[in-house]
Amino acid sequence: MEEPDCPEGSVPDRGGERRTASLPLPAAFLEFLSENGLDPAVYSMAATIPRYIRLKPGMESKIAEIEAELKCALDKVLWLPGFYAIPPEIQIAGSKAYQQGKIYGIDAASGAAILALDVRPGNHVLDLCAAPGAKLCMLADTLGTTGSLTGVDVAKHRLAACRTMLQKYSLGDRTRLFVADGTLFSLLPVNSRMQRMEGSIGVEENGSIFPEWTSRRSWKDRQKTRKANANGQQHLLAASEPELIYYGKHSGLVGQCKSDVFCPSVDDEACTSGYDKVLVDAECTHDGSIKHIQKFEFWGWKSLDRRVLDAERTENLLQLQLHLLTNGFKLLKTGGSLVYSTCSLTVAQNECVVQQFLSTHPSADLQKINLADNWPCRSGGIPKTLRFDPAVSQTSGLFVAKFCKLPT
Ligand SMILES: C[S@@+](CC[C@H](N)C(=O)[O-])C[C@H]1O[C@@H](n2cnc3c(N)ncnc32)[C@H](O)[C@@H]1O
Repeated sequence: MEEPDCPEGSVPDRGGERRTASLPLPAAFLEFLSENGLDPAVYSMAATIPRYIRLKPGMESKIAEIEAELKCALDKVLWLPGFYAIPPEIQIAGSKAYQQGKIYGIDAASGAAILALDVRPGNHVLDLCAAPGAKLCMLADTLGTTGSLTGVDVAKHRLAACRTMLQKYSLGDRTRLFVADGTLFSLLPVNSRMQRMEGSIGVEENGSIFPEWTSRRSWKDRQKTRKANANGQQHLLAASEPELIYYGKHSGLVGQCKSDVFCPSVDDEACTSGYDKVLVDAECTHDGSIKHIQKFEFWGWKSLDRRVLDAERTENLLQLQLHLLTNGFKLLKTGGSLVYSTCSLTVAQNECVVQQFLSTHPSADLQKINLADNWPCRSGGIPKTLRFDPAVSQTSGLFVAKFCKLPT
């Protein structure tokens, strides 16, 4: 395999080839781009890269109506079913089509990452960094009326936004959402596990059984939240035990014993009863998301330093990405597929993470994404990996790698 030039900590400077972007990018960010060999000119494209929407399946007959409401043409993305490009200045959040759940705002590159996962009806799917949930919704739509979807995120308030989205688009039926650290999460898909535990369903002696979902919380839960709020910890990251904040009617939980559902997987159990498909859309510096970087004009460039560039955070981020990928792979069934993606354009957060992961996981087989032959992306630094470069793809920046789990 051709090896990418992986930095230890940072990538060599390309030598001051800085162009002025139309955004007043702060010196520290320009430095970050330079250290990672990235061209700041890409951030001047925010005004020309389209915004993308995805039509909820079955809404094709409403296109003319949606065009009239948004006052723009929906330009079909030929390489990505169900996706349409609209001018970047069009805001969809205030539209009825959006509020009524006929359209989603999701970048085309994100849509491609989901297609790469090749979700099939009946699959048990895990989204290990699910919030705020655009990809989760597309996964739920793709799954249809069989299988299950498990969404995990470490940030409770962000995962709560996923729950709102799922409910808005009526996609929560087969989904369960856990606030948990994705590097430690170890719960297997419930349907898959229960099939092997036939006879034990609903016969808990000391514990309790999941009733149908209700947003009303127990007294114990409310006490916990009250305590966290009092300590100013309402956005506290996940504790060691996963917290279930939503489950759908057909997620497989209703009628199951709580202790069975919260039973962590042991040894190689996931190889036979794990997830068929895993998405690790890892936390990253978001530098490839032009529209995200643009928002710092309003949030203040100072917070960019804190949220994106802090050296210690970046170093920890590389470890976090590797650990998320490693744990996602651990929870995958033999023969299953995993997609690792980030919206960073740096080599360190993409090819280097993939290379380090492959070097310690002989059962991980990096796969060619066949559909990508028609996509406006290029090969990443490691053959078979993909890079969406905003300048070429006219999408947000995204790195995508797909792995299959081989038998050991
Ligand atoms: C790039 S965003 C994911 C975007 C999401 N897939 C979507 O399409 O909307 C990364 C997410 O990872 C979450 N995250 C960060 N550290 C995590 C961890 N240790 N375990 C699980 N999630 C984590 C963040 O809270 C954030 O919501």
